[in-house]
Amino acid sequence: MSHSIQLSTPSRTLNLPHSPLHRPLSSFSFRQFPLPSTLKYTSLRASSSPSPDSSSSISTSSLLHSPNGSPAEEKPSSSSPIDVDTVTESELKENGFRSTRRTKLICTIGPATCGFDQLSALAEGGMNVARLNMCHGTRDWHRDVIRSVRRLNEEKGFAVAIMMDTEGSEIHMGNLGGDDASAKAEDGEVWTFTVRAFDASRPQRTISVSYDGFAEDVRVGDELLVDGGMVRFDVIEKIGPDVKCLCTDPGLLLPRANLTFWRDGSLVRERNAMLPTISSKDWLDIDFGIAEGVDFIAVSFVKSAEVINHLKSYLAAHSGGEDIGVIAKIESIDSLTNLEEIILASDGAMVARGDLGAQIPLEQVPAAQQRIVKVCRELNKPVIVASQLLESMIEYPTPTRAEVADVSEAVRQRSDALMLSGESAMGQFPDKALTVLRSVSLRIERWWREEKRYEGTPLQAIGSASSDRISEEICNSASKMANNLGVDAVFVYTKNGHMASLVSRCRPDCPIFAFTNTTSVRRRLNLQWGLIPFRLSFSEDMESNLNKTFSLLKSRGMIKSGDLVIAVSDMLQSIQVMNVP
Ligand SMILES: Nc1ncnc2c1ncn2[C@@H]1O[C@H](COP(=O)(O)OP(=O)(O)OP(=O)(O)O)[C@@H](O)[C@H]1O
Ligand SMILES: CC(=O)C(=O)O
Ligand SMILES: [K+]
Ligand SMILES: [Mg+2]
Repeated sequence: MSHSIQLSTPSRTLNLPHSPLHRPLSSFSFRQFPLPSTLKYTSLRASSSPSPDSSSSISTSSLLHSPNGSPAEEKPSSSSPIDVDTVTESELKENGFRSTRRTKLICTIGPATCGFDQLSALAEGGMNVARLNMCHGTRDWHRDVIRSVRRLNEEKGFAVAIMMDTEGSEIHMGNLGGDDASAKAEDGEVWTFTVRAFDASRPQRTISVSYDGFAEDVRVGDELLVDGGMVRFDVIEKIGPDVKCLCTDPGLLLPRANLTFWRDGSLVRERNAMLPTISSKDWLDIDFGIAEGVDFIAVSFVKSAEVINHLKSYLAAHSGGEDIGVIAKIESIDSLTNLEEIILASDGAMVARGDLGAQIPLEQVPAAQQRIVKVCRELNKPVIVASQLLESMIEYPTPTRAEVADVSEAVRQRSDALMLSGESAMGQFPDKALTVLRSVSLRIERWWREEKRYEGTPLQAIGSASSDRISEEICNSASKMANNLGVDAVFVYTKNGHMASLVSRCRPDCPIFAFTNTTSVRRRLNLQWGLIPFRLSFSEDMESNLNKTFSLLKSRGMIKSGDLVIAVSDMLQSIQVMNVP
C-alpha cells in the first residue's frame, strides 16, 4: 500500500489537498490545488445495455470533462452504476484504505463561503455536511446555498448533506444595522440594550434585543453575558424599554449573538424559560427545509424529548416520505438533565458548546461533552462536537496550540463529526480551518491505529426485537473480526442505513464502505464516523452484489485483488470474509 500523496497525470504532477499522512502536525501546509480537469468526476458506463446486476459487461469509461462534452452526459445520475466523489476516489487510489479519514467535518456556511466555487473548495477540502444557521440570512439566501450544494453533489459526485439549524426562541441581539459586521465594546463603556427596534441606523452604543419581556425580566445588578461570556456587562439602570449596561469584559459584539443574564451566580430563567423551543418562525423555516429537501434539522435549545417527538411526527406527516434526520442540540441545563431521553428520541446530537458554556460554568463543559459523546455512542446516534474549535482562525491563518489540543480530544473521544461555525461562515480562512480539522483528525486517528488502541468498550444492547439484536451482534462481531484479522475494509450493504450505523458504532480499525441504493440515505450516512457512503443499486443476492462491487471498484482502482474484506448486509444476516478476487 502506498502512502504517496503525489498524483501523477500524463501532463503534470500535483499535490492533492488531501494528503493525510505526510503533513507534520507542526507545520500545516495550506496550499490547495484543484484537481486536474481530467480527474474530475469519472463514471463507469455499461458498454452495452447490461442487466442491472451484470458486472461482467461493465467497463470503465473515461473522463467526463471533455472540452465540449455534453453536460447531461457528465452528471452522475441515479442510473449510473455507482456514485462516489472524486476526493474519496483519489484518496483510496493514492493512499490506500487505512489513510481515509474517519471523523466527519461540518462547515457552517455564511458570507465567506456561500459562492459555488467556495462551496466546491470546501467539499474538495473534506466537508461532509454543510450547516445553515437560520438565525442569519434570508430564506432566499439559504435556498441559493442549498441549491448550490445540490448542484455540486450532482456535478462532482459528492454526498454533502445539508443541516438546517433552527433559530429557537432564546434571547439574542438583533442585527447591528447598516453595514456593521460587528461592534467593539470597550471596558467601562455604557451600552443600551433595548427592546425598541430602530429602522435606519443604529444609535451609537445601542443594541436591540429580540425578546419583548427583556426590560421587565432583567434587574439592576444582574450580569449580562454576550455569547456566553465573550463580552460581559453589569446592568446599571432601567429606563422604560432601555437597559443601561456597563461593559466589564470587553470584546466583539456579533450580529444576533446570544444573550443570557445572571443573578447571584445563577442563570436567570424568568418568562423566557417559557418560550417555545420551536418558535413560529422556526416552523416556517422547517416548512422551508422540507420543501428544499434538507437532510437534517438541528433543533436549538432542546429541553425535553417531547419537542423532538413532536417534530418527528410533523416531519413524518409533511415530508412526503423523505426521511429528515432530527439532531438535538445540547446547549441548555434542561437538555443535560433530560439527556438520555432526548438522545433516544433524536437521530443524533450536537454538543453546542457556545450556548452550553453560557448556561453552565465553563469548566463543566468538557465533562458534559464527554458524557454526551458517550451516551450517543451507547444509543447509536451520531454526535457532533461544535463551537470554538478553531475560533482564533476567524482572524488568523494558524490555530493556537490549545485549539489543536481541543480538536484532538474530540477526535480521541471518537465523536462522529467536528463542526466549524464562524471560522467557515465569516472568517478570513475557511479553507485553512477545514484543512486543520482534516489534518488533526487524520493524525490522531493514525496515532490510535499505531498504538493499536482499538475500541475495547463493550457496547450495550440497544434493540429489543430479535432481528435487531441479531443485526447488532453481527456488526459487533464483524468489527471485532475486522480488527483481529486486520482486514482492509468492511463492506456494508444497507437500504435505510441502519446496518451501516451499527458498524460505525463499533469504530472498527478500518474504513467502512457503506453501499446504499438512494442518494438521500447516502447523504445522511455522511455524518457518521468512518462511513464512506456509495450509492449503488443492489439486489437481494449478496453474491451478485459483491461481484458487482468488486468489479466496479477494481476497475476504478479503489480496491485491488487480494484485499481482505468483510461484508455484512441488512438483507442477509451473515458475515462474509473474503479476498477480493
Ligand atoms: N448565514 C449567515 N449569514 C451571515 N453571517 C453568518 C451566517 N451564518 C453564520 N454567520 C456568522 O458566523 C458567526 C458564528 O456562526 P454561528 O451563528 O453558526 O454560531 P453560533 O452563534 O454559535 O450558532 P447558534 O446561533 O446556533 O448558537 C455568527 O455570529 C455570524 O456572524
Ligand atoms: C452551535 C451552537 O448553537 C452553539 O454552540 O451554541
Ligand atoms: K441556531
Ligand atoms: Mg447555540
